[in-house]
Amino acid sequence: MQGKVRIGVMGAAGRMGQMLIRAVGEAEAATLTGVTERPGHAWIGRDLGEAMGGPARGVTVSDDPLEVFAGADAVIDFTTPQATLANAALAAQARCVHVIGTTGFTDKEIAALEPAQRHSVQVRAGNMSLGVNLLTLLTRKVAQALGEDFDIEIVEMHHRHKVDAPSGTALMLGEAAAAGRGVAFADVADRGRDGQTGARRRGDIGLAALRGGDVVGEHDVIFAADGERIVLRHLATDRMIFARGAVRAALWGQGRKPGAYDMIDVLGMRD
Ligand SMILES: NC(=O)C1=CN([C@@H]2O[C@H](COP(=O)(O)OP(=O)(O)OC[C@H]3O[C@@H](n4cnc5c(N)ncnc54)[C@H](OP(=O)(O)O)[C@@H]3O)[C@@H](O)[C@H]2O)C=CC1
Ligand SMILES: O=C(O)C1=N[C@H](C(=O)O)C[C@H](O)C1
Repeated sequence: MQGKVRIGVMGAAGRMGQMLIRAVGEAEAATLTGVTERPGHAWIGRDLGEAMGGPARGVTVSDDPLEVFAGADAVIDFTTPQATLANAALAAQARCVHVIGTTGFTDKEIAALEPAQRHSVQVRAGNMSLGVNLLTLLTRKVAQALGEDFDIEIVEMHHRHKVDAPSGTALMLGEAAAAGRGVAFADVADRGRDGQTGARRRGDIGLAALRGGDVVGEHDVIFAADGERIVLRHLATDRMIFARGAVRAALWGQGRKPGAYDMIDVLGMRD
């Protein structure tokens, strides 16, 4: 039998970092070989298991991402755009699969991720759950079928700690709706209304972000016409759906050609 896939996790103390550590532990084909946290974080230099309040695991929390990349076949990264950009270059250097769940990138930052894709398998998705990725396909099909008599609005709600808006998922859904209509999302996206906005422009795709409490992630894609409305909805109630998707991506990426991939590739749902 071949050895287990060695997986590193960036941002171990984060909401997703802790889920990812659990998900790697649950995956028979994977083993956790390294974790990082932000330089200066209280967990640096401590045993991961003890830092998490349990028994020792023999993995020390590092502030050196290169060390983790060097000892891993895949690294899963749900941190910040700045940290992920630096990590992409290290993934290329180490020829390591880089699974990126981080959201909140600017267009310029997304372009800056590209050079690394020549040397490493880079799987990036604003949402790694099966349900949301299926929802993007449904959104594209419904948008294609309905035409501009149906106004498209995307509403998302997340916990009070989320720092970026609209969510990465809302942007994925917006891209999918625009693709269904055969238009560029950037040309039709209306990313926030306030004050005297004027009437809604036909063909626009509106996005609205709500923040509060401990909401894991909720997304509605609303198709509103005169006299009727269709609502496609995804409700996430457990962050493990994202973590399990990320581990699946890390395993799927082994032996692939360097390049840019997303969860539609991983799930085999590309038509
Ligand atoms: N694609 C998907 O399916 C999903 C994506 N996300 C995205 O993942 C990201 C993280 O979300 P969440 O876990 O809730 O956020 P958290 O803030 O809880 O976690 C991020 C972690 O990364 C750490 N960190 C920051 N900088 C570095 C660094 N340079 N090196 C190592 N670690 C670092 C943070 O440390 P500190 O707090 O000390 O700064 C923190 O522990 C967000 O962009 C979010 O939108 C979330 C869920 C699902
Ligand atoms: O920050 C979060 O929590 C989440 N972020 C992702 C996003 O921006 O869409 C995915 C999920 O909705 C949770």
